[in-house]
Amino acid sequence: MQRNGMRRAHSLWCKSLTNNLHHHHHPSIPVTTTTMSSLEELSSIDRIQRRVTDCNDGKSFCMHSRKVSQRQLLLGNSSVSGTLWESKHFHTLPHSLNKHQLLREVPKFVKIVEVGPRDGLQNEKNIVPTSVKVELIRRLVSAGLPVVEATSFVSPKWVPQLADAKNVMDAVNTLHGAARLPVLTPNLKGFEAAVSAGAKEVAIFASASESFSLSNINCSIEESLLRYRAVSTAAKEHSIPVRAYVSCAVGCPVEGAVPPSKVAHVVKELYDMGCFEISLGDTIGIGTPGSVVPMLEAVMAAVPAEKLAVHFHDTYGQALANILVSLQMGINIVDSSVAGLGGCPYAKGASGNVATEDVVYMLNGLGVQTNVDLGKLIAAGDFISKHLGRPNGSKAAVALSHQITADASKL
Ligand SMILES: CC(C)(COP(=O)([O-])OP(=O)([O-])OC[C@H]1O[C@@H](n2cnc3c(N)ncnc32)[C@H](O)[C@@H]1OP(=O)([O-])[O-])[C@@H](O)C(=O)NCCC(=O)NCCSC(=O)C[C@@](C)(O)CC(=O)[O-]
Repeated sequence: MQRNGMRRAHSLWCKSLTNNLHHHHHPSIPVTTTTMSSLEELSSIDRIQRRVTDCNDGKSFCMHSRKVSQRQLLLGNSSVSGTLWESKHFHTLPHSLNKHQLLREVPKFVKIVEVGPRDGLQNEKNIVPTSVKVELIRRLVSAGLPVVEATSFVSPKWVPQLADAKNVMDAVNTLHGAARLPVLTPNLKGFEAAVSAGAKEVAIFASASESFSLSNINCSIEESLLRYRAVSTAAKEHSIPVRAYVSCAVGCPVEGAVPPSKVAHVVKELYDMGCFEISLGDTIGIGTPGSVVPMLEAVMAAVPAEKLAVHFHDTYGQALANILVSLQMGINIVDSSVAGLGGCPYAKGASGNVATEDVVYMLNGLGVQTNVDLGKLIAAGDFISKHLGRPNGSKAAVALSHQITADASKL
């Protein structure tokens, strides 16, 4: 069954390379051949979506929706954005897109695991005050993200930026909301510190590359698996769920290409020790769909797709393409980082994770539900970018913010 599903997904993906997308567009929606400015494109979004829906089942979207201004729409004010992205009308989008063979395999709901406060900040040279980290987490939770990785209980000598892990946990443990706030633990020492700080979920992180394992956690892959077995046994005793990462799932900064069979081996070990979810990390963002598909095929032959997440860094601008092909192959959990923050201190040249705003924007366009309020998410990304003194790394956030400013100036 699993293999058949994979083969189907793979053949669909292969077709996607050879088919011209224009053959799949709705006949009544003209394919634009002239280049639109991003602002024009943005102001066309809801027009196009309304037309897609209109064409889909003969019911006019406008008939059902309250009249909303472009500004409200883009801000994602929850009551307003709910009208477009989350209400019952929202379900017309997947239905219409279902007609398109290439998009049929995309799941209806994707769980986004926000890693900004941990993966995003761990590489920052200047220490971010604990209060800023806590405010970032608070904003991300209130944007509706179901999982926000809060911090790491690692050696402060190795990652000085996250030396305040206990203080962060003390503050976020009082946050109300449904979000889970896992933390990274590299060994029993970290696990015990995390539990006494009130963590209710932890994540362990192995590598598919020996060199990266040594540089990141100072031990071989096999040694790390021994450590992680001890962590998972202790976690079982405390009834704490354990997530796992496999870094360098596509390539390693030292060893180059990593064979898919090696990735599958490490994933299977982590699965067998009871990890409830295993995230496949393209740590240096080197993958393309051409290398991600064979890797996923090998891993999905060892572990069910529903146990897997994808974690793409965007060094070469391939992350969204890699996410899309992963969704088409049956993955429905995606890691990302608000404002595209990120980079691993032990992976030279690795840039930020794919921006959460860009992922949500793409998923909204595909009619995939995430329960994330894009407006609040953009505000969270702007908040941390401002603090770090750099532009927001999300293209969707920048484009939508420009649109909002332009709209507001006309009021
Ligand atoms: C694993 C170690 C600790 C080994 O580091 P080590 O130096 O081999 O450890 P050790 O056992 O010899 O201990 C050395 C010192 O660290 C202390 N120590 C030992 N453990 C802890 C702990 N848990 N918390 C706090 N302190 C700890 C220990 O007590 C001792 O203190 P000292 O006696 O010198 O004062 C170290 O290498 C480490 O902390 N590495 C973490 C590096 C890291 O966080 N990297 C980034 C995360 S991974 C990643 O980004 C990839 C991912 C997940 O995002 C996916 C992807 O993008 O692909």
